[in-house]
Amino acid sequence: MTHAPENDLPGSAAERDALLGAVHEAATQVRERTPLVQCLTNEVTVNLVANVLLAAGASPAMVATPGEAEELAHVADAVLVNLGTMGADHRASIRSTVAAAEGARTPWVLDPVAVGVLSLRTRLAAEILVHTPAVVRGNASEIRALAGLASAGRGVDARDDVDDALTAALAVAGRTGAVVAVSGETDLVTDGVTVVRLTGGDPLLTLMTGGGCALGGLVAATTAVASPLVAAVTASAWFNAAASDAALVASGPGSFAAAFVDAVHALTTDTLVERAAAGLRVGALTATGARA
Ligand SMILES: Nc1ncnc2c1ncn2[C@@H]1O[C@H](COP(=O)(O)OP(=O)(O)O)[C@@H](O)[C@H]1O
Ligand SMILES: Cc1ncsc1CCOP(=O)(O)O
Ligand SMILES: [Mg+2]
Repeated sequence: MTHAPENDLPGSAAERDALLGAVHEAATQVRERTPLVQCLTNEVTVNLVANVLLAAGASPAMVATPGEAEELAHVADAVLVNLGTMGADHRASIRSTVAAAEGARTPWVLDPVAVGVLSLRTRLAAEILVHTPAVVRGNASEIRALAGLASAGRGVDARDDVDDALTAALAVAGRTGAVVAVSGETDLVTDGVTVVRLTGGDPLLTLMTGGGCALGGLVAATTAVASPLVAAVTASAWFNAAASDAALVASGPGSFAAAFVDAVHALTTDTLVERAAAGLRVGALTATGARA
């Protein structure tokens, strides 16, 4: 069954307003409650992920060593699991930490970097998905691969369109119970029924390594204070607004990365919601994907 975007039922204005109100509350709560976010992320982007979390108001802890990672999962407010680099220690920590997070009811987020391209991480992703992630956040190629659909992915970057990942996102949401967030020029977030699309941001985000990883970190931070759907939408809207602001002052990818962290920090919750409202569409799908 394919779900073309035109098969989304338009959500009501009240639903949209309620979601925007929840986004405002979620961003406020991230700043007020400083959630402790345990990150099992990759060796490439660890510093950016930590800096974006700090800039947003969260407290990152890059604790990924076997023997202590699972201990922190009981204390942390949320956990990020990123498959970007796959050393043996990282794999062992991921296994024990997602089980610990599930047992402790700590929400955890999976970023399935390059799943579908390499079999080791593809198998690990399938194995850990049974431990009830709150959100699965990836690009279109990764989400297609997670669902077992053909994917054009070759490395860590997407080579499929977000709209071509809607069927896959619904399948992964249905199988795991997680909210699925697909990033790209337009971001898509679904819990299997509601489908939210967000426009905005800037292509420079794709020239800064770790854009997706840091987005996963902010999704995780927000799951500590809001529902998984609201968390994914809030983080996406936060990224879109901050990227647009950073692009205004950046002269290229390097200065963009610094300006982006500054913009994540500078964005007020009121401005975040105003900007989200300009680029947010809420819809729902019928069981058949048909317009009612
Ligand atoms: N063409 C684009 N224009 C604007 N923003 C984009 C574009 N492509 C990706 N983004 C944004 O970049 C961030 C990272 O997404 P993406 O590049 O898809 O993840 P990944 O780095 O995991 O492949 C997201 O906030 C997404 O909205
Ligand atoms: C380049 C690279 N190689 C392995 S992980 C990684 C970072 C991927 O970051 P993102 O998915 O956020 O672009
Ligand atoms: Mg990625």
